[in-house]
Parts: sequence; C-alpha cells; structure tokens
Amino acid sequence: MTKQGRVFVICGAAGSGKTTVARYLRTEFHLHRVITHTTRLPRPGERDGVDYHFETAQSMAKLHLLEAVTYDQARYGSSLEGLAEGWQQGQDDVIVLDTKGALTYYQQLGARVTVIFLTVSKLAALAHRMAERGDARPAIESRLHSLEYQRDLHLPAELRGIAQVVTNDDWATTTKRLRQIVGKTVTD
Ligand SMILES: Nc1nc2c(ncn2[C@@H]2O[C@H](COP(=O)(O)OP(=O)(O)O)[C@@H](O)[C@H]2O)c(=O)[nH]1
Ligand SMILES: Nc1ncnc2c1ncn2[C@@H]1O[C@H](COP(=O)(O)OP(=O)(O)O)[C@@H](O)[C@H]1O
Repeated sequence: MTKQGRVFVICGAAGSGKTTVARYLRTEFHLHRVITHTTRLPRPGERDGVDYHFETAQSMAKLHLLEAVTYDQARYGSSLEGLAEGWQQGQDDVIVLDTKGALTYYQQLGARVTVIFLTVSKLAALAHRMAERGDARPAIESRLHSLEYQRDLHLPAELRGIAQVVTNDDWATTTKRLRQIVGKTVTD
C-alpha cells in the first residue's frame, strides 16, 4: 500500500532559522527539500539549484507555479513538480515558505501539510542572526522595513490552531521539539 506523501512547511520571520531547520529535518528524517524559485539575488555562498532556483523576472513568469508571492520586492514561488519529486521517491517533503504560502499549502493540501512556525523570544536577535549569516547591511535594512517581514514576525490569525509554534532560541531545545513534531508524524 502506498502512503500519501506529506509536506512539512517551515515559516517564520527572516533570521528565525527556517533554512537551518529545513536542513536539519532533511538530514535527521531523510526528508526531501523542495527548492523554490526566486528573483532575488543570491547571498554569498548560496548556490543555484541548491538554495533556490534563481530566476529572472522573465524566466519566473514562464514557470507553472502552485503559488507565488512578492516578499520584500522580490518574487518567490513553488511548483507542484518540486513537491511530487520527493513523493515519487517515497520521501516526505520539507519546504520553506512565507506565511501566505503556508496558508495556501494548507488550503490546497489539507491534512498532508504540517505547518511549523518559527519565532524567537527576543525579536532583536533576528537582525543579529542575519548579520552573522553574512547578509549585507542594506539587505538587512530592506528586510526589517518590509511589510512581509513585519507580518511574519507573528503567527497570522489564519494559522492559529493549525501551525505548530517553535521558539528557536536554543538549538538543543528546538531539535528536541522538532523530533516530537516530525518524528511522530513520519513514523505514524
Ligand atoms: N510563498 C512562498 N514563499 C517563499 C518561497 N520561497 C521562499 N519563500 C519565503 O520568502 C521569504 C524570503 O526568503 P529569503 O529571501 O530566503 O529570506 P530569509 O527569510 O531572510 O531567509 C521567506 O519567508 C521564505 O520562506 C515560495 O516558493 N513561496
Ligand atoms: N537556535 C539558534 N541559535 C543561534 N543561531 C541560530 C539558531 N538557529 C539558527 N541560527 C543562525 O541564525 C542565522 C539565520 O538562520 P537561517 O536558518 O538562515 O534563518 P532564515 O532561513 O529563517 O532566514 C544563521 O546564521 C543560523 O546559523
């Protein structure tokens, strides 16, 4: 009997640890990381096809996307093919989205989706983490002032009761909580 593939959607503000958590879940639970598309420029160390599929406005417009959003002036979007890739290999997926995308996934895929919303106790830590990660100062300023960053600082009302909230202050505590959430679902 084939089980239906699941997808773990990681969302939260910039710097909250979405990429770090997605990497951990891929390694720890052998999840398939869905690579999404963006028109933003690569950060130092980011690689095309690994961190994102980096697109131009023209190449982005030609894609068949399940959903797409504008976040801090760049476009981001994900395809059904990206999700199906993992499922065809018998793996559950993990994908990093903004909260708008997380809600779309939940509305489209229902119980196949587990939304994990990341936050931190002291919001000032987010800008520090972006700087430590090597983001340029103008990029950090642009993020901090964007409407989408402000929106994703807090769990949107539409995701209350749906998303699992994880406070990512201390990494050891975060991994313990992730193992509770994901381990239970994957082995069910
Ligand atoms: N809806 C949606 N959001 C995406 C997609 N890909 C990335 N994002 C989100 O876009 C936002 C900006 O991502 P990024 O530029 O990598 O910045 P970061 O949050 O600072 O790591 C984050 O909230 C990501 O989760 C996508 O395909 N769809
Ligand atoms: N629990 C934590 N404690 C301290 N630093 C962390 C923690 N989790 C992630 N980081 C670091 O914070 C920075 C931002 O994390 P990242 O995963 O890139 O965030 P996001 O994808 O949400 O923007 C990275 O340098 C990462 O190593």
